[in-house]
Amino acid sequence: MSVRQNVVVIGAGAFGTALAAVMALQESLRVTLVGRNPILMSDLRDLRSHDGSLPGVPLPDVLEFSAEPDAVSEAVFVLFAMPSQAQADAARHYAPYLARQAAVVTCAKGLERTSGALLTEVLERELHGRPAAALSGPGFAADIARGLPTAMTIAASDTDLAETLAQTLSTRTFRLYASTDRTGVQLGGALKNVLAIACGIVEGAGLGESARAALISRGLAEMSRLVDRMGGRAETVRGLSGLGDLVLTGTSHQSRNLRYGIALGSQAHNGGSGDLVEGAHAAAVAAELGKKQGVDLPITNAVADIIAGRLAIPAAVEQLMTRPITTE
Ligand SMILES: NC(=O)C1=CN([C@@H]2O[C@H](COP(=O)(O)OP(=O)(O)OC[C@H]3O[C@@H](n4cnc5c(N)ncnc54)[C@H](OP(=O)(O)O)[C@@H]3O)[C@@H](O)[C@H]2O)C=CC1
Ligand SMILES: O=C(CO)COP(=O)(O)O
Repeated sequence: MSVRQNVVVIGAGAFGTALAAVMALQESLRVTLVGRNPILMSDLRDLRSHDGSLPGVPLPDVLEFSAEPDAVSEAVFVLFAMPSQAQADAARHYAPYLARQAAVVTCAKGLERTSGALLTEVLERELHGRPAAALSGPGFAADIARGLPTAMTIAASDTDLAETLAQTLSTRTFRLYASTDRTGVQLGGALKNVLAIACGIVEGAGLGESARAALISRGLAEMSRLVDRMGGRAETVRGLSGLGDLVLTGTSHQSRNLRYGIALGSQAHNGGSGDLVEGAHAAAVAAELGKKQGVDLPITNAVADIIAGRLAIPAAVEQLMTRPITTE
């Protein structure tokens, strides 16, 4: 029997559990889900389900669980699947246990609030320059964990590493495409959340499906401009991490960002559901980045202003519709 490669997924929320569950079914891999709550990890091991994050989805018998940080020490691939703002803390916590040759991957979609940094930059900063890859694209945790067909992009600056990650971590139901454009892939993931909130606002305020389609297209143009200015490739955001994810989360009520936007748009917002809404954090950071880089991001700016209570929705619509007429 060939030796299985060790994969550790850190972060026992919806996405981390889904990734670990689907990858565990790959015979060539030995997968451990590492969480910080020992009681939860022991329950997951005993019950083989995560009712808090993935209700009704059975977890494979071969999936291993641990609450011990040294469980990462034998891993060749380590996936960081906690929220964007927790990536730095997690990296610091697990750094002493990582094997020298381990490849690290951020699975979050966002930007660091305090610095505006991409999450690969955050991991590299906290892990003393160890090169980091990024996983992003359309895929709800529940779909991935149920074994429904899904495809995402995995980006590393080194072509060999990107291809190795895509080859190794893909499964029969979870297909990864390799990219070397970490900037494009990560900005696509972070900005689509902001634009999904905008789509939710459109839906909640009853502005119509035509407005949503316009927003998706102009939102994509906005992403392309920022990616281009930040040294990424504009065409990257026309792929899975960008257009693909924007179509998914800008239209599906499974999306927490969309639901948050609907609540804002229908003025039903009462301080939040407690769900993680990455776009609510990313909006202000991306707006700031746009200003700093001299890139026009009208939809992102409007979402940031609406969330901050500086702009009413009718005024935002007026502002977007009365911009100077230009070419597409
Ligand atoms: N859910 C989805 O469908 C998808 C999510 N993503 C992205 O994945 C990221 C995580 O989302 P999701 O899993 O849904 O979020 P959840 O809220 O479901 O889970 C977040 C998990 O992160 C853990 N966590 C928080 N801080 C730390 C830390 N410092 N160290 C270790 N673990 C920590 C939490 O642990 P605890 O319970 O102990 O607080 C929790 O288990 C987000 O950036 C999201 O955009 C990407 C694609 C799909
Ligand atoms: O990014 C996701 C699917 O690709 C999940 O979207 P939400 O965070 O909006 O639920």
